[in-house]
Amino acid sequence: MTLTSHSKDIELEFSGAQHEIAVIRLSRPAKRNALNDKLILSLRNVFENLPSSVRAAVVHGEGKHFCAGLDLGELQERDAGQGMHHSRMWHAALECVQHGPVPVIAALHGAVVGGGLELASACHIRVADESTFYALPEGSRGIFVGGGGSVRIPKLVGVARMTDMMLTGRVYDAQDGERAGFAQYLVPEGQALAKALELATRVAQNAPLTNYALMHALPRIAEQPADQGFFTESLMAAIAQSAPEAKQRVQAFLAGKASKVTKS
Ligand SMILES: COc1cc(/C=C/C(=O)SCCNC(=O)CCNC(=O)[C@H](O)C(C)(C)COP(=O)(O)OP(=O)(O)OC[C@H]2O[C@@H](n3cnc4c(N)ncnc43)[C@H](O)[C@@H]2OP(=O)(O)O)ccc1O
Repeated sequence: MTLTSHSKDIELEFSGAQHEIAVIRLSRPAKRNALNDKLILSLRNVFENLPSSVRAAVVHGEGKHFCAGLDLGELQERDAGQGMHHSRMWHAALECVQHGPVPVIAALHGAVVGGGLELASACHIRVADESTFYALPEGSRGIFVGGGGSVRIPKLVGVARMTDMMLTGRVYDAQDGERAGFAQYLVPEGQALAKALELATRVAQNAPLTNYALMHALPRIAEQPADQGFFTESLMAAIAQSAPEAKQRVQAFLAGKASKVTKS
């Protein structure tokens, strides 16, 4: 991997034969990767400036935990106006993650709490190791989610689960978290990053247009009335199949030069 240190609290590396995978590390381990303003701005900056050669990204955390959520020290200094500004800043950063140029895979371990869970929920795939736990301690801190969590987290696990977590402080361990829908993959402790990189390698081999359609069109289609959804889908299908890259890929399969679908 090639290391390009981006800022003190975020590190950016490139992996893969063509450096096609961006590996983004939250790097504030002494504060459990708590999200201070600097880290949030750097995260946004990294996603806004990914080189066009990048086809997939992985986000992970240094040290014992993925992310301890919002930096509670900085929160103490804000009034309501600054709080509104901060929440909008965090929204903007997570919009860059969810609606950026490439699919993003979160490699989770340890605490994935508060804003850390908001970050994970903005990613497209989540891989967790056995040490992972999920919580929304906002209720007990007297605050509220501020990064789009009330929109994204219910889409993963449902409104009832999120309500229960915020009201009671319930913590989900790795197994219950996977069953609930926080993560799609559960791996042994210490292996989340390796699994996320393996998945990113596969994701990066897809046609970029298909990945883009999936990331951007699918969530919208899912929320449209069926007749509109079918129409949007047909448009995406028509554009994708007429692209030269699709023709080449299908031709390669028909000529016996592309891999078959196999059970993994
Ligand atoms: C309102 O508008 C918002 C809100 C938001 C998002 C809100 C949230 O994210 S609320 C959730 C905030 N997070 C927490 O309540 C978690 C607090 N941390 C812990 O419970 C634990 O630290 C742990 C994550 C489980 C890890 O435990 P452990 O490994 O034992 O480490 P510690 O010894 O506890 O901590 C080491 C060191 O880190 C500091 N620290 C930990 N978490 C935070 C934090 N969230 N903020 C600041 N500092 C933290 C801890 O104090 C220790 O520091 P020392 O100096 O004592 O070493 C979004 C946007 C909006 O606008």
